[in-house]
Amino acid sequence: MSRYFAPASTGNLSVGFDLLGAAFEPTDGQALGDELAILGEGDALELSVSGRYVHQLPADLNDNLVAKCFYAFEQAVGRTLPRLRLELVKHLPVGSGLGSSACSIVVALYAFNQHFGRPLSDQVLLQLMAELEGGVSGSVHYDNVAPSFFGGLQLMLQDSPQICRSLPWFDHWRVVLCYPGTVLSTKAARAVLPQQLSLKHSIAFAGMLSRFVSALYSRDEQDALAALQDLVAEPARRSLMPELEPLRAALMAEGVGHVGISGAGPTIFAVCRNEQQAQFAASYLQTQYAKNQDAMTVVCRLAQQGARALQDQDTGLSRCN
Ligand SMILES: Nc1ncnc2c1ncn2[C@@H]1O[C@H](COP(=O)(O)OP(=O)(O)O)[C@@H](O)[C@H]1O
Ligand SMILES: N[C@@H](CCOP(=O)(O)O)C(=O)O
Repeated sequence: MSRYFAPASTGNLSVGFDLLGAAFEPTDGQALGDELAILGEGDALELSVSGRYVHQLPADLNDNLVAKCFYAFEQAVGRTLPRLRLELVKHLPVGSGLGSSACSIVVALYAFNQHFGRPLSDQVLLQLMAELEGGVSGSVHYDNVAPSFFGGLQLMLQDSPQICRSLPWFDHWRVVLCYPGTVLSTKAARAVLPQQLSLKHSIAFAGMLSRFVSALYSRDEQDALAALQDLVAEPARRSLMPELEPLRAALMAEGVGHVGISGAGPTIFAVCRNEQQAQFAASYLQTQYAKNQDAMTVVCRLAQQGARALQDQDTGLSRCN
């Protein structure tokens, strides 16, 4: 048996709609991402599912993205492959803004490619991941699959064969992710987006993203935090997340560096300057934003590693509460 893991991701990171995404891991060592085990080969594709958020997955296993990934992978490889016996451990909530669909897609395609002797290059694999993600969300975007696959903070490179590149980060930053327990489909959250931006607006978007990237390279933390402004998606999505503004105001009044929508929501992310601030933000969000038993609040750091094989000793990956 071989086991694989891919981390959760936050698309957009406020300032880079569809162009920026980061992989995160809890500082306490819990697993925030999906696991896939390849139990062996067989005559038919078999998939069993478990994990905290298994109840949010489609009832029909044929509708599970992992099964869809297998057939898409086979088609991309261009030959009939032996069927696999698979087990998905669903640690990530679905429709959460934590790149849940991307995470299952990434771990599955990464695992299949490893199992079958790496017939696809990383670039081809990444494109396939983005196509499958596009099938779920309604349009192809790389800002979840790229960080979940490669780890780190990834900037998408327009029209470049490299597709994406890692950016620097502030290692002392802690990012609190608070998922309230309610579902917001990415497709629905994309349906409210503006179809066009004015010239002035386009320049402001490009300018703010450039300012953020430049601040990262210049190691200018203040300017990087100031540049974390969503000029594209948040104005349109605000009505879907009325709690965002008051939560942001309260946390930023206490010195938190930034508060924004993780991906398409409803998860909120808070960028904190240190562990103490992160603990405060986590307990505030957990009391003010968590709505039911599915809710989850975690203090994270950037996950430098993306998709990977798990070793036997990695059984310590436990679920997030
Ligand atoms: N393994 C899987 N993980 C996540 N979603 C899945 C999976 N298999 C199928 N789905 C379906 O894909 C869709 C994912 O919705 P989406 O809003 O894109 O989630 P997210 O924003 O969390 O990625 C849902 O309709 C869900 O039922
Ligand atoms: N750029 C996308 C990101 C969607 O992330 P998800 O985790 O909500 O799937 C968007 O903002 O639509």
